[in-house]
Amino acid sequence: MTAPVTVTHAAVGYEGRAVLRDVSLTVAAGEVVAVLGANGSGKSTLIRAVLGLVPLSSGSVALFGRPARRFRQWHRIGYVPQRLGASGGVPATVREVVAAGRLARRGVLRPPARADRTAVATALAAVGLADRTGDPVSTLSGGQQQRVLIARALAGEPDLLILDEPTAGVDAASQEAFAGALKEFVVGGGTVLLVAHELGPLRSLISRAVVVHAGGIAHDGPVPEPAGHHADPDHDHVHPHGPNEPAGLWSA
Ligand SMILES: Nc1ncnc2c1ncn2[C@@H]1O[C@H](COP(=O)(O)OP(=O)(O)OP(=O)(O)O)[C@@H](O)[C@H]1O
Repeated sequence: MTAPVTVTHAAVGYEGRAVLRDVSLTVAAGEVVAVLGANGSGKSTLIRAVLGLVPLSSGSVALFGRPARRFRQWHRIGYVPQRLGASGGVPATVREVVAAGRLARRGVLRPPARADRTAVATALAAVGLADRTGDPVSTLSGGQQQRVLIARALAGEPDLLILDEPTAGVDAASQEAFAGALKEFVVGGGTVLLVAHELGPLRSLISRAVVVHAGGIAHDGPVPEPAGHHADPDHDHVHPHGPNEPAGLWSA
């Protein structure tokens, strides 16, 4: 089967400053790939480059076998950005936000309204928020809001989910709910590319870990064991990392 994501010798920078120098990465169908690395190493930049949200200065990206530039099947990809941010007083209900995840499908396939309603209900049940559908999103906790975003991505019935730190700062119940939803998605044949600092309950679902370091991929294989003080739950993940640090680079 065609790989959902193929990145070949990609370089990406901002304002002339290189962040990724030479990154190659393939995510095969059915894999759950975690992108790990220190703060500022370029994890988000890598997934933004995959989605075409930042331009490559060299190299290429292919999505489902098509050069990203010519890729049109965006309904096949669900993306959850790092944060919803302040809800800005928008009085949208949980159901409305999740229903927005159907828009790309509607444009392409025009499924009947009943299919939309079923997909929204299924996605909300998957993240454990079936009882909150009519509530304004602003009344939910940060972790629950993050779950709403994941449900929005799932409602589009994508083949590939791309998630940027889906569980950062999220309460334990939401992390468990998220892990359950992700497992269901993968069992159903989905592929996942996610950025994470802490894998927590996701750990057992990850089939491969990729560590971004110094503009390249420093590790591509099994999930590295947390090393030394990084394993300490109180480790705050904000200190800078030196270039000589061992590739327990699990760090951040
Ligand atoms: N839009 C932007 N313009 C300029 N510089 C940027 C931009 N976005 C990111 N950067 C810089 O690029 C580098 C990589 O950032 P990126 O967000 O990809 O790292 P990250 O590994 O995802 O970090 P974190 O773990 O903190 O989320 C950082 O030095 C960051 O300051």
